[in-house]
Amino acid sequence: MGGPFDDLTETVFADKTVLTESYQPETILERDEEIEAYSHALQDVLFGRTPENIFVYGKAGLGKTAVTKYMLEELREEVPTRESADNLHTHTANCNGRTLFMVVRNLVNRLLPDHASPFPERGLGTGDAFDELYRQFDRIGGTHLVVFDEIDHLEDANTLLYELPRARANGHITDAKVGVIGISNDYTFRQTLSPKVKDTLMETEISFSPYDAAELRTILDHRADHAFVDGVCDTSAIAKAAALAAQDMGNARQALDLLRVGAELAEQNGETPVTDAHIETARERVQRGRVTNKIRDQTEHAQYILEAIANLQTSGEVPARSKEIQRTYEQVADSHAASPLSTLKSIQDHLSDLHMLGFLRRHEQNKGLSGGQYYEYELDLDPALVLETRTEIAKHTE
Ligand SMILES: Nc1ncnc2c1ncn2[C@@H]1O[C@H](COP(=O)(O)OP(=O)(O)OP(=O)(O)O)[C@@H](O)[C@H]1O
Repeated sequence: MGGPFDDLTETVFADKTVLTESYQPETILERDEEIEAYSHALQDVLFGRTPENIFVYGKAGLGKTAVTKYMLEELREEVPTRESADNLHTHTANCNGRTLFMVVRNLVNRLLPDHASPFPERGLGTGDAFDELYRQFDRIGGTHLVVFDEIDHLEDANTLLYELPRARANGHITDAKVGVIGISNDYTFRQTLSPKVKDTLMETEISFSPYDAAELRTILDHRADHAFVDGVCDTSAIAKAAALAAQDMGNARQALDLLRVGAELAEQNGETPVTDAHIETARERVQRGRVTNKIRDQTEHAQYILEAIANLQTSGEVPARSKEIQRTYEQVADSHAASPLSTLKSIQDHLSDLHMLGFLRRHEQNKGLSGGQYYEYELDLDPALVLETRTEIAKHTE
């Protein structure tokens, strides 16, 4: 009798990591203008001057993080060759799901000397964390570039972006020089910043636009060369992945996902080469994955509301009014041992956000003078997918 792996004799991948999210490309393709703008903005570092503050924006998967990492790496290599440059220290903080205190505290902990005890989680405030951060910058000296990724998720971005770039001018730092790089995929974030902050942060803005099919094709071709065993992937399959992603949002992550998942399907089915048909099938899987991630990005209570509507939908009780959704939501929150939001208004606010984000379909009901006007909601996606995702998340968090 054969073993379970007997049929799997061939692989299409020479190096699969090249197609995964964690892989940092050595070469950045099709972003020459952005790289040039970045180089200009960073050149002060090479002359020992205070770096400009940089704000990078553009939608998901357009290379903001990859280009930023690449630029910092290049800069770190260049600095030791320049006499005029101070020592360079780079730090990256992800702001998603964190408070300002957590972000600053985290930075402090990474800067503290090995033997020092970590900055306390409780008892001290954000101001204290900033003071400690400044002390550490000065203790270490040199130039510090701090990248704040997904900065639009930070509620107190104004405070951070007001404090840090001015720390030297305000006498909080004397020896070190600090530059801030903010990354955001929300264009409207800029409007939420106070005018005072805009003045400092907007020294350089670099905007990333969606890739077209030809650009995605260049990126994929290059990766495919390293990722696949020779000849196992049709060139038309690569073009297909590029074209599908370009039609959608011009997102390089999506293009890479389509190619990787398409190749996985071909491998699982023992069907080489990877063809257009594999990429087409991959599209469904990748889309499913995207929806799952979008659900994960929602706040805890927004997720309970989605779960509640999915339950109502499964038992045929949609479209539902906000009051009915609230009742089911309370049961859902209860089942996760969470205390539910108490007002109907807060549920309605969540519902309108979820509608705006494309999770819900909304129907306006007008019952004239007697019944009044109200909205009814149902999911605009498969309820089973919501429930599966929720079960998966709950497994890891409860
Ligand atoms: N120009 C490029 N050349 C090579 N690889 C690229 C390029 N642009 C993007 N990629 C790859 O595409 C994926 C997504 O890019 P990246 O994470 O930099 O996007 P992002 O704009 O930071 O998106 P998000 O806002 O979602 O974090 C990564 O795997 C990255 O390596």
